[in-house]
Amino acid sequence: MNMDQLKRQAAARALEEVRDGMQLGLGTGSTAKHFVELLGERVAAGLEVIGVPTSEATRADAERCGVKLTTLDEIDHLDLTIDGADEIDAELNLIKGGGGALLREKIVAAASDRMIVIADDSKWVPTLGKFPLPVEVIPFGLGATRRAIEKAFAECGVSGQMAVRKAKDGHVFVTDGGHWIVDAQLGRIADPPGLAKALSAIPGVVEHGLFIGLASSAVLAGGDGIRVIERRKPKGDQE
Ligand SMILES: O=C(CO)[C@H](O)[C@H](O)COP(=O)(O)O
Repeated sequence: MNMDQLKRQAAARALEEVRDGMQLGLGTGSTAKHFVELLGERVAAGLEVIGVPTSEATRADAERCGVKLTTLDEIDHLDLTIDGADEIDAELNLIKGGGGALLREKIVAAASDRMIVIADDSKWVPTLGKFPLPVEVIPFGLGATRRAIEKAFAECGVSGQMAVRKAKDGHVFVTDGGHWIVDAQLGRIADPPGLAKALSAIPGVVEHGLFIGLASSAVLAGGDGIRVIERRKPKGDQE
């Protein structure tokens, strides 16, 4: 089975958790896209749900698949968010943002009672950090923000090259919110909650790709089948 088939399997397993009437957060990326497509098939067969997309790309996919959409201004909470991840550790801390949608993804995950992360099992890691950590920044004052980020890294015992993300056409990648992303090659993040806190305190940082205490469970599809890992601590508990 290839990686794309594994992603679709994880998406299909998460779909089993969806019930009639649910308000859903819809993630971004190739795995989340499988989920939206499979959800669309269930909607065509009569399932009643409404979704909040985490990116303009997911909005377009959901519309194409016939999934009804709303916003977090129109509803007051989400029952369940299903989203992919770039790395997942045993505490269900995540690195997200490979697709550049981390800001909306975090807003949606935080507004959701539960978040299920879906992935092929290559995303399961002993320690976060091999995948470059995305940090979404305001373009104004980028030099100062980068220096503050470097200082936060040093205080948290990590270091590595930083690069402003480029789109395929070579221009700076601009997020749905109009911001830029700095990708940091840290290799190993020993204390993800500590680093998350330090980055959140920097004025020019809009958001970062460390998702701490947000995922309720992870559905990992691999050659040996599907594994579901449940979070041991309640949502939002970062200790
Ligand atoms: O965080 C994300 C987008 O911002 C994605 O969920 C993450 O990059 C995983 O993507 P894929 O499912 O394509 O591997």
